[in-house]
Amino acid sequence: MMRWYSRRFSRTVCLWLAFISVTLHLLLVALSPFVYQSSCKPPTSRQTHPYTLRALAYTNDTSTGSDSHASHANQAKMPPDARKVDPSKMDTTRHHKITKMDATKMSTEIGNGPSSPVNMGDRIGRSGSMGSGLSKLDALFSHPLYDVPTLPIPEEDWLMRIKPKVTSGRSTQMWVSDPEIDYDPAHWNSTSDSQPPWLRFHLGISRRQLYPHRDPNMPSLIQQLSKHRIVSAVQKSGGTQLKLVMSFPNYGQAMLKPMKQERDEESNFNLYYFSDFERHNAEIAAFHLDRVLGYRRIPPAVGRLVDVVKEIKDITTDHRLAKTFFTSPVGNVCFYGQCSYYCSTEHAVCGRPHELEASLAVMLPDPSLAKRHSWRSPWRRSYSRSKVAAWETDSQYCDTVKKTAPYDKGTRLVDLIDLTILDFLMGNMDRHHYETFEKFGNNTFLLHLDNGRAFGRHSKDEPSILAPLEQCCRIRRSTLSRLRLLSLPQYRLSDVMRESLSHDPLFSVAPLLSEPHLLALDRRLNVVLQTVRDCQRSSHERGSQTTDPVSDATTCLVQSRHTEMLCDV
Ligand SMILES: Nc1ncnc2c1ncn2[C@@H]1O[C@H](COP(=O)(O)OP(=O)(O)OP(=O)(O)O)[C@@H](O)[C@H]1O
Ligand SMILES: [Mn+2]
Repeated sequence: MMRWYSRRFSRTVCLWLAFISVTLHLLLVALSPFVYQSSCKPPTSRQTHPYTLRALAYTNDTSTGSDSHASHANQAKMPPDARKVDPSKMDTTRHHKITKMDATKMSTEIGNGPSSPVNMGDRIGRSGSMGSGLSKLDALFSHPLYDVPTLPIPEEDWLMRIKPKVTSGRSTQMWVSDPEIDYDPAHWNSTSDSQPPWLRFHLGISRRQLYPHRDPNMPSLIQQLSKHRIVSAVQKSGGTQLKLVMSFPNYGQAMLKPMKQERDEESNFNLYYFSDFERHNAEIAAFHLDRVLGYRRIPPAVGRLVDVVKEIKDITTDHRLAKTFFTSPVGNVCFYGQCSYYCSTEHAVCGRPHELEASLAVMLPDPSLAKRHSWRSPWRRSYSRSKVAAWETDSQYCDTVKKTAPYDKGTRLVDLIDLTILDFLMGNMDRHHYETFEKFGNNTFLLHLDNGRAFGRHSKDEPSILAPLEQCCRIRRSTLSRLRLLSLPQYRLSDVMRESLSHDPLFSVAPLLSEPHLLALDRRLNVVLQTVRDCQRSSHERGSQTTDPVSDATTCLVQSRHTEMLCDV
């Protein structure tokens, strides 16, 4: 009897154990997808989006006569559901800031380890992944130096802030536009597909960059700039040469610079940099170069054939502009506008007979929404035929700059060096100022606006543009890594630029940069890299006498008697 009981008891225990084991396994199987999913899922960013279409009203005033976008239509007319942007869509389209740790790790490996750009380049070349259909530009943009892991961007690092939803019972369902100006009625709802590309561009501006790498909004933004109907054209005030602000039916705006120089023409060598023409193709090529360098600090600019009669003369409300139109002796329609340089009959811009090549750059959010600070460059030229600037004669000039705010802290100095490198590559001597968004204080990227005087000469390099790099011997580690990558045959700068520019709508008319200009990019890139090597050599000579701070991977600060090399991210 006892044995029967104990056998029965042990069988019950075994059955229970088996049951528990099966249940646990089933539970594990059921839970595993969630476990794996959560570990593989990319970091999601915030759940709401900080923008209201109320802001839009101010941003896209149909201003006439000047660049003041001043206030627009009545906010109360905004539909209540149009005040918010679809958060899910926006979040997935946004790339996020790489952490300092990630970037340092990456740049450390790149500088010294097996994943240096050279090795990676070799790997891509050998493994044939570029041969398997990837173009050089695609391969470049897929490289880990460009396709960096991203993290959520904190709320305060977006340019546009969340505004509480206004609950006004008086709102109508539509923001009514002035019927005379021919704008589309604005009835965007909360899905981002219905948002115009220019608005999505504004919403994507962060403390770190103007737009994300592989921006999914870029094709539609470019399409808008190059194809959308132009409903208004007025002169833009500010600056010295003729520029127009063009408006689109969806309230987007762009800054137009007309063609003034043939592609194969070089700037007159007797002209000072401050009296050179602005070139439309320079604005476009600068946007491409800035993106190829991985900066993303120039507002997207595209080429367009503009009908000077239908798209400017017939629709302009700017009387100062309207009265400068005339027909040339060969029947071309020309105009010259009013400005301080080259706005005269002798320097008129002419259609052929109506068609004029121009660059259109998307407008940044109006300063009433996102104020900008303009900074005078410490390496500004004298803008005089007889004077030279202090930096041109003082080899210790950078020592003073380094001690002066805001160059004494953070990344401002290496940001300026990034800009210096861009300018040297494209031969732009006209960088008197740069701008930042005030909201982000000193800890933000520099806007690389106004590149019209770049790409004027291909036969001559201008070494003085590199003065900040040469005098300070500082460069961002990530910039240096990308420059090295672009010097490899697998990614050659001229090749990726040729390819990138071939996507511009004006490419069908003529390549945006002539071959000599593209080849000058490679030559100048070598000069930049040689300057860095010279800095490193002089630092090393100095460093070998004492300790070698290169091993400090976090800041990569190398000091020498006159120079120091900072390679941060
Ligand atoms: N995409 C843009 N969106 C909004 N504002 C812009 C944009 N590009 C330039 N600006 C503003 O317009 C001003 C004039 O433009 P830009 O500098 O290109 O003209 P410019 O005639 O070449 O000027 P300058 O004679 O001073 O060199 C700039 O200082 C900048 O503040
Ligand atoms: Mn200019």
